[in-house]
Amino acid sequence: MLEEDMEVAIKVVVVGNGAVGKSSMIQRYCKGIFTKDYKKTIGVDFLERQILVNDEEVRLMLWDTAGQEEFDAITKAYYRGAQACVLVFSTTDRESFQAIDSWREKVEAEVGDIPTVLVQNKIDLLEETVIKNEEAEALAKRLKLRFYRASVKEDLNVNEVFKYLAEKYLLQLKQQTAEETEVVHTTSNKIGDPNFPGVFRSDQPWTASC
Ligand SMILES: Nc1nc2c(ncn2[C@@H]2O[C@H](COP(=O)(O)OP(=O)(O)OP(=O)(O)O)[C@@H](O)[C@H]2O)c(=O)[nH]1
Repeated sequence: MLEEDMEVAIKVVVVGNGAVGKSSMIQRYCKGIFTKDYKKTIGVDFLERQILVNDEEVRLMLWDTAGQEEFDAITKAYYRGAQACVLVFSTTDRESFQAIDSWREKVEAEVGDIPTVLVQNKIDLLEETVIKNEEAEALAKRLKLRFYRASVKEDLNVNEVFKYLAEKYLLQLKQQTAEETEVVHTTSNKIGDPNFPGVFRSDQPWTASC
């Protein structure tokens, strides 16, 4: 299959405390809707959306994990294979802000350092805020993460969050592919070098014309 024909699919996990707006964010992004009712996520759910990033088709699979600790055992298994992560806290919930470090650690423990973004949701409720701007910015700086203030309700900055992650992931993928190609070139150059003994397998006959 040609490289241009291959579709890139990215598994994105959206994590954070209960009621910060994870399910709403995924619904807004994939279905374009917002509902006021709060329905606690049990376990895990996922929705997907295709987007174009630099003319390349990318399929984002957004995994909605439960924010309640009681579901920890189920959700951890779903972090496996994640290629990008959204860490969410709410403007009106200080505990959700304080829990960000621990969410990051949980994801990192399962999948290592993947493209991640920090999101402060519900900025339409800024008059009720319990988090200072400087505090949120300092957290993003400390964790070395891109930071977005968003309102899923008002559809502010939701697309930007996922576009950024897709771009970051694709960039990383290209760098990896370039590095791998470089390794192949370096190795084949060495085989052509008469001073380099090379490694020859008996099951692969090698002739001067190869
Ligand atoms: N004002 C406001 N409310 C929001 C926003 N985003 C979500 N909500 C509301 O916040 C509540 C919780 O949203 P959910 O999306 O269910 O939260 P969750 O993080 O998925 O919660 P868990 O399933 O328990 O993990 C719902 O009543 C939403 O309507 C927002 O940007 N602004």
